[in-house]
Amino acid sequence: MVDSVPATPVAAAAAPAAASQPAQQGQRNVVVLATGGTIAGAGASAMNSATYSAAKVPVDKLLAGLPELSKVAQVRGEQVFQIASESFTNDNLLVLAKRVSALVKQPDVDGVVITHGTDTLAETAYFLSLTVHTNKPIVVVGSMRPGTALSADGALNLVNAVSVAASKDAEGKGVVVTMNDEIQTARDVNKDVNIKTSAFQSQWGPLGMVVEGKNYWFRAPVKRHTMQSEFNIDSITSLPAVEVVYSYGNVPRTAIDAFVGTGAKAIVHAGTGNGSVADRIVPALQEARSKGVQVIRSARVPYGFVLRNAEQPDDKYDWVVAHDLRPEKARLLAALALTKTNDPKEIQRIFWEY
Ligand SMILES: NC(=O)C[C@H](N)C(=O)O
Repeated sequence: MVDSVPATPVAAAAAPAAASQPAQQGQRNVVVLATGGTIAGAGASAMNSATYSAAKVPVDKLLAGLPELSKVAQVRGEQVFQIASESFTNDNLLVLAKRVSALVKQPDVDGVVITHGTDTLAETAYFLSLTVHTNKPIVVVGSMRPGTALSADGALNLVNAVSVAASKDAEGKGVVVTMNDEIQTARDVNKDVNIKTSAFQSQWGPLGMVVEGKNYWFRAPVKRHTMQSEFNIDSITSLPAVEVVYSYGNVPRTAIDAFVGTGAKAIVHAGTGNGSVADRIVPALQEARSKGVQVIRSARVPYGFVLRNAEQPDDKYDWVVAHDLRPEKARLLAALALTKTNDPKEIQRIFWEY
């Protein structure tokens, strides 16, 4: 099954420019693309930090409520979607990435910020880092509490995002996420904690911090992204179906067979431990592979990584390992890889490099 993109979705979804703030000389231009999430959420009372409706506040209101932004950059907003991020689809990813790609080609745009729900924020950020060709900063940001809650985190997260997007020193660093004062690389960051504002973590550490409008960098990404990527959103119109099968004690083969039956082109196995596979599941994955379905072995364990030919003979079975990518990010990379090749050796090369 293939998800396809409607012809001109962004134009239809885009809102007029947000209430803009007075330009200051020499300021950089940042476009905020709003997609919804808790950062645009509203609760019934200030006590509601976890019980609220996501995706309520339009981007112009979000920006108008933050006069501090005018000190950081010349900012305008577009409403691309107004959804909670758990409901993001492949179509949403393609529409958003195409809009980002078009914006970064404009000489009057220095950086792009995407406001996003936190649940799948890391997936979208990784997808953008794999598919948008630019050196300009792209920053994805969300919040853990709605703006109506006590100690809401969205305002500072968003000011930090715009500040990083407007920074010359953020150029060439790929897509980053600014949450909780940290600057994280899209590839490595994940939502590892719920409820708390320290939700976004990376096992390899943040790239740096943003404090009072200044960036402090400590490392740079080494995996291929943006300008070095072999994938380009401008030439991608659909994503092949790649599905994730979660493993646990007593797991049956039902989900694997069902996904093969619905036409999955690859199955990401979220295995136990070091990506181990239950003996009763191995034949189902072998059968899937014999029908041309790619098998990507990842782990449900959040940290560490999956070694090739450890736990399972990947060379013999013609399987791919997901390296340190979480299953949901492996899904995206596998889908992009499949737009180029059906050779598991090539797909494995891609998993090592991105
Ligand atoms: N904090 C959040 O943004 C969670 C929300 N469910 C979302 O992802 O849209």
